[in-house]
Amino acid sequence: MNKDTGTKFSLHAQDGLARRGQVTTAHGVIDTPAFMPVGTVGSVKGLLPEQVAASGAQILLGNTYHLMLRPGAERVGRLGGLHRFMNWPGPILTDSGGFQVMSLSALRKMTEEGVTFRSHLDGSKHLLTPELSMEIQHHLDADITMAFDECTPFPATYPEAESSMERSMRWASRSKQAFQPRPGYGLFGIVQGSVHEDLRRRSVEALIDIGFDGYAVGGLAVGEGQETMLQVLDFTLPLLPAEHPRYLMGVGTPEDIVKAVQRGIDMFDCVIPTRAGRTARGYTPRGTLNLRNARHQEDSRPLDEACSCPACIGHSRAYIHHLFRAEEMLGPILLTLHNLHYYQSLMSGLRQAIEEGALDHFVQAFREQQALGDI
Ligand SMILES: Nc1nc2c(CCNCC3CCCC3)c3[nH]c(NCCc4ccccc4)nc3cc2c(=O)[nH]1
Ligand SMILES: [Zn+2]
Repeated sequence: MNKDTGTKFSLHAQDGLARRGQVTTAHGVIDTPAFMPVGTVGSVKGLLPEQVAASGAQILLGNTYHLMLRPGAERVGRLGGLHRFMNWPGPILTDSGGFQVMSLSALRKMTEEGVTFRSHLDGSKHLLTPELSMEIQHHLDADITMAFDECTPFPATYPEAESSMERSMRWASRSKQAFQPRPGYGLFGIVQGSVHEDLRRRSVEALIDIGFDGYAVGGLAVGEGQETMLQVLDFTLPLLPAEHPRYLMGVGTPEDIVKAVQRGIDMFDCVIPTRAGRTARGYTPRGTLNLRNARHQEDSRPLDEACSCPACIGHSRAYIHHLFRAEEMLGPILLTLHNLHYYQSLMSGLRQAIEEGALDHFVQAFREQQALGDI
């Protein structure tokens, strides 16, 4: 890989295994550790791009699977790419589609070539291969492209996990071959191997041999539980090159994120803050709230006294409770906005703590707050 193409990663500070850094892409810089809101089909549900930016997010996630089915990647490309299409000027990372095919589509069939499946929208037949996934992510103009992989289901027998990982590594090589290197545009590999240390090691070695701008840890947050996930991180992260970003896919709760940052993860994505916002679940430093619960109907306090988001500055728990009871659109909008602000303030606190060499204190205070529970 010649030096002037790809995304760049700079390390600014470390505290134990935790890292504070920056990823530089064609559409801007990402401060890490970073949380990336999910904008699956070209929108962070219910929010305007400027609202997402105001929450502190610098990078969004899009998705090959959804956008290839509707409106079609070539169409997005003809309309100027995903940044133009959704009016998001900052960096965009797109997942490669394999995970979503296996979790969303019907009648899918996996072969060495790739995955054939029927659209969950209209039943039309589609094929997704490493080469097609790279082409789609190129049309979308993603700053960070994910290699086409298979997320090994959990649980899996050792032979199943081994052959799945080996296929993903062959697909990683085909992804690299098909990816078009450009300055500011990166390709990330995805480590598989389920919960087995030797398979994870072989996967890391294969990816390093191919060479990527960043390394994602895949195949986790698939039902293995937090303890097992953290054990896999404990033996996988030390094998990854320190000079590239590490991205833990699909994670997670605030506690998951804190524990993974302590182990050396730089980037996260999860549907939790946005999905919870739509299901009346609010995140605060002292735990979560179910805003449909009648106990909020006379509570004039904001969701979180320390939060500066529009929901906390202008509204009460009673009002948000009312909006959900009345099925008003503004309910999910305000709560999604707040949850994203909370997640971004957690990331900002983690970045600052690592800079100050005070991560242990930050984690201690985080745990004490969570233990208080919400009054
Ligand atoms: N390529 C690839 N993607 C993975 C993903 C998708 C990450 N978000 C993609 C966005 C792009 C658009 C949509 C999402 C994962 N998500 C999860 N867990 C989510 C668990 C979860 C589910 C629901 C609620 C909360 C947590 N594990 C994942 C593993 C992999 C993986 O190995 N390979
Ligand atoms: Zn708020």
